[in-house]
Amino acid sequence: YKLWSGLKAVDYVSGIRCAFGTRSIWGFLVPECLGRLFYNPGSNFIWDMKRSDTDIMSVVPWLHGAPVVFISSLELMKQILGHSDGFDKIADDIGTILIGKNIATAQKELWKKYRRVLTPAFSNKLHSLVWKKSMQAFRGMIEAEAWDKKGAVAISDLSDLTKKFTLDIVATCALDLNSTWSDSISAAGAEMPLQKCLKVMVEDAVVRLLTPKWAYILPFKTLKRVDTAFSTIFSFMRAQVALRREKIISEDVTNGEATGLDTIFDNIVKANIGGKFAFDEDEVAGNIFAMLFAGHETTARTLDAVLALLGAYQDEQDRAYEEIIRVAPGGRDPGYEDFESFTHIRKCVQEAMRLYPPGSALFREATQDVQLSVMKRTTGEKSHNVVLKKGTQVVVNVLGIHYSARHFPDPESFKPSRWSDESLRDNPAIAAFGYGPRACLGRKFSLAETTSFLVMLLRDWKVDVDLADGETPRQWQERVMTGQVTSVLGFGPLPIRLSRRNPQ
Ligand code: HEM
Repeated sequence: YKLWSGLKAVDYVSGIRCAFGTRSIWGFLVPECLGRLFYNPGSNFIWDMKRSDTDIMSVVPWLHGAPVVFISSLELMKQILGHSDGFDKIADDIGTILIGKNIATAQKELWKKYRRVLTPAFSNKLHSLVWKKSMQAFRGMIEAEAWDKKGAVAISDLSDLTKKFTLDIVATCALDLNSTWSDSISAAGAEMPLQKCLKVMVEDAVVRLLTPKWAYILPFKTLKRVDTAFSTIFSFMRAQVALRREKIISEDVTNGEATGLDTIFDNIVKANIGGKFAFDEDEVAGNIFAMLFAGHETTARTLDAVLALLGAYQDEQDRAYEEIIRVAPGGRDPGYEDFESFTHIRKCVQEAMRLYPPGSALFREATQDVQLSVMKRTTGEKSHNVVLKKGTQVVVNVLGIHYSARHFPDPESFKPSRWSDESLRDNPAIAAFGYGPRACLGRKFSLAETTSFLVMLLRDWKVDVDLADGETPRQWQERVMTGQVTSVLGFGPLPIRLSRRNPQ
């Protein structure tokens, strides 16, 4: 019966029939292939099917999980992400269960409330602060890692560095936590540093979801680790909120516009104090965590991808270096006002995000029966209609769109030049920051942060990767940069080497 009703819900769109759905917790736990009958798409399904030549397919489970329709075309993406009446975020999303109600997973009116409170904080003032703090954090990193005393540095896994950096920036600029590279917000709690807590929260999310509360008294190391991570971080956040609430009340600065206090953290805490769009405790915690998660690993993964690609494609790196010297000559530190002038670097970032979009799958649910108009993959002309039943889940396969030869000729190649200056801004074919009303609120935040970091690094250091004998950059890319989908799309360990330009 489950299979039959699933097929009906997806309007019999062809695809995979299997035991577990792509978002089934059990599907994450069991191996990907246990014989033909127990084929399990697994968590890396979206990466593996990026070269698939269908615009629409379905995965319908017969044992556990929801039937899902996967779409991989720009036209279908616009119909789904741009259609706020027909589709919404998935009710009971795992993210809400883990961290509480928040802007990234909320539906309808609740989402509008969060957006009203948070959007004003994403201002030019914030983005220019991000630029400045990124430069400071970069310098702090050089000093703390003692790179200033070295001519060359070997990094075994780039993401260790970038995740620390982006967590520093989001914590400083979004949540007003003053941190430096060396202490790196380590004092989240006595038992576990903030960075480790976040890592455990992401990696052991399934354990948290499957473990009933009473089970945490059992003497298992994993349960202890998960419990410590969640309780440490929640009590740290509660303490920070209480401090800020006291400060706001004592200074009577509930009207941010009057005082100029309008940071993301302030806006959340002020909403907790009261007003038209009041937040309860759960909403405060959920929205703080949403910022930490949405704004940290995504940007780190983007930096990983750009730096590795520039290390492999030296000609593109040379162009980036020339641009830096041209825009900020004489070794002057570029300012936020120079941000838009780094067009080649921005093209490299955009192209890296096309090949490796951190948010590779965007999830929606039909809020009513909806008709989709499917196009022919090769020509873009209308082919047929599909009617999805209310409640059916849809995954916008961003990777599938980014690897479509119709939208991007020679899609596998790293070609920053494919982005003209105009298409850097508003080209909907790049869906790395989403599309429509739920598109990323932190787009400019992360672009300012990424550009600032890259400009500082590439100005002073040359990046290299170790190509094997006779290996081309493209072959290296395929060998080393294999996507791994966890909460976002990332990679296994990415080794790079840095050598100082003009050694002193
Ligand atoms: C390279 C870095 C980033 C990427 C690739 C990225 C990607 C995305 C995507 C694809 C969405 C839409 C999700 C959907 O439609 O289901 C999104 C939403 C969001 N992002 Fe980002 N993001 C990045 C950085 C950031 C940063 C730095 C912040 C904040 C500091 C942030 C805050 C948000 C928020 C709050 C939402 C939810 C918007 C809403 O539902 O109204 N993001 N992001």
